[in-house]
Amino acid sequence: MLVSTVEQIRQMEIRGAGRIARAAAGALADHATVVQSTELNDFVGEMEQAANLLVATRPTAVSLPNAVHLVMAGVQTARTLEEARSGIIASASQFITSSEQAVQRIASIGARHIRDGDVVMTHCNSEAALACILEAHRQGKEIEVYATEVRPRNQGLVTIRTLNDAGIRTSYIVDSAVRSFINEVDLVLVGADAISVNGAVVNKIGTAQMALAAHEARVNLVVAAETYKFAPLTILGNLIEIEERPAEEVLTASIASTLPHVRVRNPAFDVTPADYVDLIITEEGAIPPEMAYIIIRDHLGWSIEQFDRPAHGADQKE
Ligand SMILES: O=C(COP(=O)(O)O)[C@H](O)[C@H](O)COP(=O)(O)O
Repeated sequence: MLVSTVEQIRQMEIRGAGRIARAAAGALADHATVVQSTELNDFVGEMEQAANLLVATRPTAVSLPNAVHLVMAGVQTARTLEEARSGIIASASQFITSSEQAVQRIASIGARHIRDGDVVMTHCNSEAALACILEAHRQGKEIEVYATEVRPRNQGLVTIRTLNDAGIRTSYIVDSAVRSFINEVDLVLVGADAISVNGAVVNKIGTAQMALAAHEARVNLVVAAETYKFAPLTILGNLIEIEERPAEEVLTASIASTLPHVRVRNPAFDVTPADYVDLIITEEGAIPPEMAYIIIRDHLGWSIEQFDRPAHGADQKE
């Protein structure tokens, strides 16, 4: 299960920050049950190796290291192998349950920000953002959605299937049509892979230009994100790594081989500055992006005091 989960996350068969986090927690619990070690130290070493393997699968979604950190938290202080094993299994199950509950809570808070008659634009395939839309629809609000294609991996197809199955009227548009349709939209609602201490939101490539178009058209941009999408190490000035994916996702190798002077760039995510974010809906409530530090301190348990070096340059620049 560990190896297959690692491979599925790498190949994007498991994707989306929340699902990646839950899959990693599940894989750690499963690994804890199958590891053969008889000594506590060996067990801890094996589990740490598994944790590192999972964290290395995709670099941007901070939900992944946050979930692994939470699941592994008790392992260093466990006095026996059995205590370490059962601690990991219990923490993983707790994380998975609370993550599912967080999405439900976000849905009910997020639905309040969608009015009857609203046209909502979304990008990529976010479980948290879609949960808000589905909940508003379930409450009987007449809503319509614009969903983007999301080149090059076309996650928009997953989104439109979900919306269609729910019976929500949806327009499917190419990514470059966002500005053309933004004036027909009342609200932009997206998910997040990571949120930095200064409230900048990292999400699927194209989110930042959607935010720019929304800002220009005076359309609110709302982000739906569980608290474990906030990035604690940005307190120290660490930047969130933007994953750059293989060129073949954009241009087939046979075409690329005829274009020796062309280089393909394929970043999977981009950074939307806090200035373009109106609200972040977490399971703890809807907050302005400026409150990101409070979430990191109060809900993830990381604070600046625990580091000996002062933070410097904590901005996530574009
Ligand atoms: O950018 C993506 C997915 O990127 P990819 O397809 O490359 O993983 C999603 O918007 C966020 O992960 C939030 O999703 P969720 O709300 O489901 O966590």
